Amino acid sequence: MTTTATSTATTAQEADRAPVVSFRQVSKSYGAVRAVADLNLELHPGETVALLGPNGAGKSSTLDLLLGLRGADTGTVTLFGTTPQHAIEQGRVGAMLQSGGLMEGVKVRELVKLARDLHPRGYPLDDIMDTAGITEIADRMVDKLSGGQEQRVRFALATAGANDLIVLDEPTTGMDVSARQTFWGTMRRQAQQGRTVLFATHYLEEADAIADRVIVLHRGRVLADGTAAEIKARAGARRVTFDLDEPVDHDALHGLPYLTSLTVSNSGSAAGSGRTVRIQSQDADATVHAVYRLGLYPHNLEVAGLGLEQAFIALTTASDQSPATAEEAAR
Ligand SMILES: Nc1ncnc2c1ncn2[C@@H]1O[C@H](COP(=O)(O)OP(=O)(O)OP(=O)(O)O)[C@@H](O)[C@H]1O
Repeated sequence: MTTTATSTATTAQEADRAPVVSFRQVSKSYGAVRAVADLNLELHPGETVALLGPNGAGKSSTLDLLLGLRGADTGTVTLFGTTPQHAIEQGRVGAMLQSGGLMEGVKVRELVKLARDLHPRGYPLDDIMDTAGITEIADRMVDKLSGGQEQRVRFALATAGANDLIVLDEPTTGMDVSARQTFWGTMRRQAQQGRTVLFATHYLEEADAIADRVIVLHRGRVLADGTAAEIKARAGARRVTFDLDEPVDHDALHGLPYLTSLTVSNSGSAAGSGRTVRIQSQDADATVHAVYRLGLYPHNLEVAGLGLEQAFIALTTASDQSPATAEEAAR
């Protein structure tokens, strides 16, 4: 008896210490397409994590593997130290996915009630409806909703009970600006209560504003993993902007060292000949030094870090040009 009790307690402690999500050397192919490639990943309690990546990077496949909707070809996926199926049966996971239509022929309230009743730790129905902002459409038929309303209903289904992990695949697609703000406000509160939130998105500003950790996937691998600020810094490049009053020698500007992009536009100055030069450079100091060496007199010189969007493009482009080097740099 004592032995069993002790070992049960130990197992419970181990489960408590287990990462919320663990991918170990996970791969998944569809025929010749390798969607997820030797993926290693751990998520911890209370983290809000954005999964970014260009189209086809493997985001949805990763979420499908995480939720046990697809099996891995190799490697292991665990949630809370157990299988995805078991964690879901325990009501520890809520998910809002892109795919799969909502049940038809029922009213919004009926559908949410069903999800709540099925959840082992369901919340009061009115609270769920209110939090998701769907009280006003409670009596609408599910098949008569707009895209944004449908997303809110999906959100209600994902948060119908006390989950420890919430998984969202491009959750705000189709929502207007105010619905998005409400949605992320609710998600922040969920995270503050200690839940882990993982969301895939194409809106980089959302990742920047909401996530405390950003994982960039590319070709089924983790290309970068850190805070949004770390990802921006890792991309290396900086933005250099200045105005020139003198005529612009485009060839000379294109010859500047460490340049990754260059645009020249009218600066709108009174003289009419003024130009604004915008540069992305891997070494801003060297580039600016070379601008002076050309004999130019830049005004309004600004050097700034990249936004997350530009960092993301820089990282994935670098990886396409030199996969091994970019992945090395991401480690
Ligand atoms: N069921 C499937 N059968 C065949 N190929 C698939 C299937 N699902 C995904 N793929 C392929 O696997 C790769 C990864 O797709 P996945 O949907 O995981 O990427 P994603 O990052 O979510 O893309 P997006 O941003 O466009 O939604 C892509 O090349 C895709 O075409």
